[in-house]
Amino acid sequence: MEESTTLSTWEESTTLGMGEADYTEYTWEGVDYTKYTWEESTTLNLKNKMAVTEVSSNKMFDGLQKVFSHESTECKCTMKFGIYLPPQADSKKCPVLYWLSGLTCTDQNFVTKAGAQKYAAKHGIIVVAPDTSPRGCNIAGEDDSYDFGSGAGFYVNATQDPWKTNYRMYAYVTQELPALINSNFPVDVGKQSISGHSMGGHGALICALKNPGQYKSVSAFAPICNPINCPWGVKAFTGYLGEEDKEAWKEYDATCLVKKYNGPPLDILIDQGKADNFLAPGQLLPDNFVAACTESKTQVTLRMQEGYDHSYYFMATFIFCRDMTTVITLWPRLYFTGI
Ligand SMILES: N[C@@H](CCC(=O)N[C@@H](CS)C(=O)NCC(=O)O)C(=O)O
Repeated sequence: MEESTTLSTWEESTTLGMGEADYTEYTWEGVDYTKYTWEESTTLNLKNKMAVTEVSSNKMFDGLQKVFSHESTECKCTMKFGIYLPPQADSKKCPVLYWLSGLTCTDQNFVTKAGAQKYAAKHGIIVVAPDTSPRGCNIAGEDDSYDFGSGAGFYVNATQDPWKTNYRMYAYVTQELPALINSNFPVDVGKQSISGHSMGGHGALICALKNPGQYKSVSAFAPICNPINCPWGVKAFTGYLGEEDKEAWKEYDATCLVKKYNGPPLDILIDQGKADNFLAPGQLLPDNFVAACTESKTQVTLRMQEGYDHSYYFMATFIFCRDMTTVITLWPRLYFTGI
């Protein structure tokens, strides 16, 4: 994609919620990344038993695309993640982008289809792509449908039987996985960002909104913006969180969460294909999210991309202009304004 095309799309985009927000200085109170240095990481790994097993390693754009497995304490099963280590990671700590994938995906979809490694190599970014659910837990019904159970963890901590023991993807992606990554790889711990697609876009938004200051930027492709009001979300939240407690549902709904967000200013970027076949049936509801952002004076840019659908062809087209630079500049506008 030529830069000029990207910039003309940018000009057509809608930027909302430009007002100044009050905020206080936030530090993330989860895992204290800063106490770990890269030099200490091998010792830390052994001491904390945060062991990882290399599944594959392929040289790519002078860096390495690797897959690891590990025993997850949150999900109580073996989990896999992909990690791209750019060539710069040989000699220095690098920023990290977490990518959350959508329904039916594994750790492989983004790695093999999005074309992100070329840009990650150029700009020295580590990219981590976890799986989308626990697997092989022998839960009755876990493999029965594409939008619930395996491949559809929805980035929540389930409270309902039989899911609550394993289906803790929210804790996994916000705490366990970053701690594991930071203790094993040369990550610049102050520079982590998050993005994702569809169910993973929902995941990225809620992770950022629920953990002020933890991520330097958040963006999404075709995110499920208001899961409590769409069929995919209602099905998942009923199963994982129970039918009764709708307040618990709101704690995992970006449109609800942004209304009470009170952290450092966020500059949320969403790309949505106009030809996405999940848009019209009301699975994604980006307008609801934008309205909530406007209400809460949170800056969001929704770019409606003419002719693009829900697929990785769409995401590969825009992966650089969004994700790869947000980690570098820590503020996506810098790129879009041409700096
Ligand atoms: N299988 C479902 C849709 C599944 C789907 O579109 N999944 C998206 C995320 S929501 C995806 O990324 N699929 C994997 C891929 O395209 O590689 C259907 O046909 O209704």
